[in-house]
Amino acid sequence: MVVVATSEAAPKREKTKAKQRYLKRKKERKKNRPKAVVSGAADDASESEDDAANEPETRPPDVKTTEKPPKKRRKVVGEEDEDVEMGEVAQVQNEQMETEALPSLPSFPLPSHPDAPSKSALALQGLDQALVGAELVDAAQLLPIPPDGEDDGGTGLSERMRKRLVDLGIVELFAVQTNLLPFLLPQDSRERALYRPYNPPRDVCVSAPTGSGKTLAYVLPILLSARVVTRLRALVVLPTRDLVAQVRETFEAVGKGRGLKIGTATGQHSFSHEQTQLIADKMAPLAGGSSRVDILICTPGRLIDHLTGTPNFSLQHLRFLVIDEADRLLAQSFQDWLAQVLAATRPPATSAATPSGFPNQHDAVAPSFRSLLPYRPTTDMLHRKQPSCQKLLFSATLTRDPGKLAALDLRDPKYFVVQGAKVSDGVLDVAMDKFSMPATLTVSAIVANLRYKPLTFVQERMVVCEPSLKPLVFFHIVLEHGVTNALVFTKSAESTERLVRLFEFFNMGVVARAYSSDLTAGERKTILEKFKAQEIQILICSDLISRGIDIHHVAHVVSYDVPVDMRKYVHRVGRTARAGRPGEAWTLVEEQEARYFKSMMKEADHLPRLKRLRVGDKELAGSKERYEDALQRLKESYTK
Ligand SMILES: Nc1ncnc2c1ncn2[C@@H]1O[C@H](COP(=O)(O)OP(=O)(O)OP(=O)(O)O)[C@@H](O)[C@H]1O
Repeated sequence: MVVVATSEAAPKREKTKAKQRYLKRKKERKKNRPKAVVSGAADDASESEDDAANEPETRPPDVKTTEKPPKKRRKVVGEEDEDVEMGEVAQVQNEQMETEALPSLPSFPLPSHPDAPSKSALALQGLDQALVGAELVDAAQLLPIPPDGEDDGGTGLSERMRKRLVDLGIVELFAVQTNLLPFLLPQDSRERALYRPYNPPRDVCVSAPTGSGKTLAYVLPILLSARVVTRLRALVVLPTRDLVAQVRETFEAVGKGRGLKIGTATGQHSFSHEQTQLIADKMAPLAGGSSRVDILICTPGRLIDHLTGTPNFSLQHLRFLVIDEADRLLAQSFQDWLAQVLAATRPPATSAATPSGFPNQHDAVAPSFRSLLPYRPTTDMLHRKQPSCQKLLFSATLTRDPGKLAALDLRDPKYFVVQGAKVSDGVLDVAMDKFSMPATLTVSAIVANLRYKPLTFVQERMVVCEPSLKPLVFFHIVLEHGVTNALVFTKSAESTERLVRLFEFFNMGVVARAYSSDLTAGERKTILEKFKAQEIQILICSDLISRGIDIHHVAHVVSYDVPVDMRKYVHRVGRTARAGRPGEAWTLVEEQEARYFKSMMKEADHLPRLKRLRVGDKELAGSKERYEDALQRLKESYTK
């Protein structure tokens, strides 16, 4: 379309050509604009182009406009208008062609992400292969102890030992014992030998619920292993002194009359006293070490003290290294205790580190250490031999942390996972920290030689309450729900002390005492004995005794302060409903903690097992006045 200059524009001669061109184009654009608005097609086209730009999959990436914009021609005077017109027409044509030329290609599939892996699939990733292939054991499986005159039923228990167990009231083996004994006490006597330098034993990891009898599962094989002369053959490491004392009692009771010497090292006695108890000869350096005990039960800190500071204290003869409450101990990096202990069970890499001194007899040195001796008394010394130490790890909340397991340098480990009360996913539960809980065993049925008992669950309840009323809610459940023979867990020694005082001022006629790290070892022992004798009905404590402690008559566990994690919850609750006895667990949850606590339980698939008990104003009204009075007296006792 030719555009003619307007008559008004002509006289204004001062306008430059460029200006004229600009105005002309402007007019052109104005003229064209209404056309574009009227023509819906143009709009549609531009829309569809926009859409196409936004959706690359509908527009093939290699579609290019074949038409090039017209070449810029040299401008000749008088030709500018035509030039502009041609350019613009060409552009419109191009646009039309472009929209017409777009082929209707099949659309590519939309980019999509693969489904996120499930939590369980993630939990199994990077897991120790030995754990993946763990042997799953039904917690309800029991094996009656074979009577005198019959064979051992594959248990490896001698007649004498069976008699001893029956005398102690143990007439059947629990699931963890039934499965572990044949593995640790094989029928082939060569595999039971103290030294197995050419065929060292496999290490063992056991995950079994609290109170399921793990202690006896390692005490029996240790007591039944061969012994000729006294050497340190078994080392049991536990996290606390109280547990050391408890495990010692089990060793002494079951091993009575066997002549095995048992020692403990916890720091409760002076270092030199312990040295005298443990070492026969401190003076002359002996390459084979010297020991007064066959079995040593200890805490890791004191063990390291003896490894570094007691002459002739040696772990070269160890046949069993037991790490009980393994997850807790592996979390302790104290002096890198584990690395030091493992190193002491192996011969040093160079003879420079050989134990100093000559052995009085060459067989006083463990086979794996003999190659380091400066002389070679027999040809048997030519072969490289392996240490015979078998590591046994136990916990109700076994670690699955590959890093921690690697630090143990396990030898072809065999895992046993004892499944607890709920329908379990076995290894997956261990992998996902869904720990098995104790069950209460009731009705029994006999299947072949094994007895299976149907499981009912330990009662678990939670009470959500106002923080200021928490002590009163606690007193209410003591009064109304008969909570005695109870362990009550608080978050600290200080809150233990405060709660005990308030409890006394509330005056319910129930004896409650504090049990915390603030007390001396002697005071703790006395209090524990009184509680066991039921002279004390409620023991209010910190988490000091939440692990491992075994007191038969504990019928209730109260988490007065919510546990910080699921492991703590499992171990606290595990102080009751042990060895098939019934038990009840209570958790007092402050309103602001309820969300966190419930999500913790949900994560561990445990929420459905918790029953909520409502204790409202109506229930508490009767005791409020007495409570106010007790609070007042508590306040006064602190201000005195
Ligand atoms: N076969 C058995 N028959 C009867 N009682 C048993 C048997 N085995 C163990 N017990 C008793 O069961 C109780 C719990 O055992 P133990 O302390 O070994 O549990 P645990 O599995 O180590 O628990 P935790 O994980 O809490 O330490 C103890 O009183 C123990 O004497």
